[in-house]
Amino acid sequence: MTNSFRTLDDVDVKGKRVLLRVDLNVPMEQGRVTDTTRLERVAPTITEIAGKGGKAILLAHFGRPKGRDAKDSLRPVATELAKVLGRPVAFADDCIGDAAEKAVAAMKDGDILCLENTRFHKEEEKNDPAFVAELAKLGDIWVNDAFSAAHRAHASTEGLGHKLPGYAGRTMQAELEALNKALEAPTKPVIAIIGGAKVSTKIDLLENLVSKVDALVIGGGMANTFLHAQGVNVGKSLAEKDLAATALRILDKAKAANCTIILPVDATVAFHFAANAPSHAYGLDAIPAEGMILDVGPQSVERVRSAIDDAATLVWNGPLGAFELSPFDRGTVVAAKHAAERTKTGKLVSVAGGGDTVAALNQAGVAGDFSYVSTAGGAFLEWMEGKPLPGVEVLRAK
Ligand SMILES: Nc1ncnc2c1ncn2[C@@H]1O[C@H](COP(=O)(O)OP(=O)(O)OP(=O)(O)O)[C@@H](O)[C@H]1O
Ligand SMILES: O=C(O)[C@H](O)COP(=O)(O)O
Repeated sequence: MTNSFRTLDDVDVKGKRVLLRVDLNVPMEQGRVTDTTRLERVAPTITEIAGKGGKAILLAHFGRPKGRDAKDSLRPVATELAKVLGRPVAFADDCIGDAAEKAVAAMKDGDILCLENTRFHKEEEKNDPAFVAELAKLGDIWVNDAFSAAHRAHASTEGLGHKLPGYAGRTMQAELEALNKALEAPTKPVIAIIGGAKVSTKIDLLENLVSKVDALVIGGGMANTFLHAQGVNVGKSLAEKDLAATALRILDKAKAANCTIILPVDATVAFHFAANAPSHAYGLDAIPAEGMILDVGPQSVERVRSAIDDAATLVWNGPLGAFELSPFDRGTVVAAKHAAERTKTGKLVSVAGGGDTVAALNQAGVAGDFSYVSTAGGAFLEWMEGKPLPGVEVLRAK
């Protein structure tokens, strides 16, 4: 599959301005990067380009800002990236226009420059041709190393591939090779665990996923949305209530496809979204109206453990609870440790992906025990479904 790409082996980058799309969408708390996995994964491509005398011009998004918003600046991420790379990373306050052009013009061969968040321009997500042209002015070639954003047909993830000669970066290559190897012909039963907070952008994926897996464990904000759809009062929990009809349709599809759905049967509820907020386990018929479900409850954790015991292959995206806040990491950590143990004994092939999911596995101390950990969350799920990823398709040699 990957052989049809042009890669860094097919181009001499020396002296070239290389527009390098990376995924710097890392977990952050109070302006500090809390997990550097995505930075470590793109480091080899950046180092290779700079080492070969190319000018590495990094393009990336951060968060989902509506226009320019200081809290979504990539500047602190660029600072952290410089530490990971062990070399300077210059920064430009915009990804197009004067600021970007001047910063690029000042680069010497082997330099690294990070441009400000591409999503500060609404044209990025619209894949607007004039915006693509502005970006393209800054480079001679485009290298896409952002597998985890390859499901987005945005200007920097896809549009540039039509304007400049495009090449796959080393992480893009490695992710596709590893996922193909681990999941091309998965041993059954296959179980998926889907949690997290990005309900509206991921719920549609579940519709296809239920025909590919034997069991689907749903946790996190995704589970709250399903529970609400089933008539459970989820109080003030994170849930996208307008997606109730979609959730019910997915449950029907799952039944028709013989996929067992494992939803929480109890919940850990707090009244504040804060670490160590007082919390209790409640049955689903007794969630307080002012409460927030911040983790799956103890009985649900046991059900997840036994679902993992029944599986030969596990794919996982999205934490089961608000794992950044202790003790609401419990469900995620117990499930992660259990999956890691079974993987170590050779009984389970375990593949997990996603910015926060990887951070959660690191927090549980088991990322190294999984069969494969992808940087990608949504992109990984779409790849699982067999959907063409725009950021990958555009790289295929024409
Ligand atoms: N019950 C919950 N209430 C509030 N937030 C939750 C809950 N469960 C999970 N979360 C939050 O979900 C977030 C992670 O979700 P997300 O869908 O972004 O996963 P991800 O692994 O980062 O995938 P991707 O790479 O696609 O973003 C975490 O910040 C976590 O706190
Ligand atoms: O974190 C991710 O999964 C990618 O960076 C894509 O981010 P998005 O879901 O905001 O497009």
